[in-house]
Amino acid sequence: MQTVNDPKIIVALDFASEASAFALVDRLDPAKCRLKVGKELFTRFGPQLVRSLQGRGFEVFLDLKFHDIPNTTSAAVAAAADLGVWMVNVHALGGERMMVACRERLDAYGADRPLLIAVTVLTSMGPEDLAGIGVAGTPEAQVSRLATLARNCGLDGVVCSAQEAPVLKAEQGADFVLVTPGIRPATAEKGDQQRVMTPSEALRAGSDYLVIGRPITRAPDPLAALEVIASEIEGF
Ligand SMILES: O=c1ccn([C@@H]2O[C@H](COP(=O)(O)O)[C@@H](O)[C@H]2O)c(=O)[nH]1
Repeated sequence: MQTVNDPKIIVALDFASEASAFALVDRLDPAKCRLKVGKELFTRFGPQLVRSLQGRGFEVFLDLKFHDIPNTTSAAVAAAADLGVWMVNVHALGGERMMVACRERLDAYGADRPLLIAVTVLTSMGPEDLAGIGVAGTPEAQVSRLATLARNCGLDGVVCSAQEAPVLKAEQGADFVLVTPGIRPATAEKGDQQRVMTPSEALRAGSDYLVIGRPITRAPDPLAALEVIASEIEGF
């Protein structure tokens, strides 16, 4: 759940080795950022890696984007809760029964349960990608539809791009948490991301948390890159 000290930056630890991950982590301050463990790191190093990060004082967003039948997915989010993560996510495309099953399973954990959020439309996808999977309309319309579904299922928020944040805050309310990857400082490469915004634009648009990977982790000096981003958003 949210703590009094509520850092806005979530560093995406997309690394192939524990040594590379900890070379960065051991220079970071848990008061200034949270950490995201995704599919690559978790598949290689598992729950023990998450425990090591927590042992260093970091809150962890377990970004495994569960997408399966209700029984399987709700058991997976319960496993994440047992691991003591701060936030866990599922795909909104898993549908209403799946999301309700996950939320109900986490309700049993009381106030200490992880935040449960739903992935709407991946930030790497544009209109043509949606058309390619048979979804008509704009990413914004699809994000909006899935966010409404997630909120009606009692989820805490969604993963979306910061471009959709103004509409979602207006439609879903200020307390619905918006977690936004696709964050790119003005000079950074977009890479495979399509729906991007700079850190300060994203917070101004209504993002609650900025997920930032390569602009930090692949920078020549990751700590310096993080400091530049932190000073860009100071005061938000
Ligand atoms: O829609 C989504 C959902 C998750 N991600 C994840 O965020 C980071 C972004 O990393 P960058 O290097 O800053 O692009 C990455 O771990 C993704 O798996 C996302 O990008 N978009």
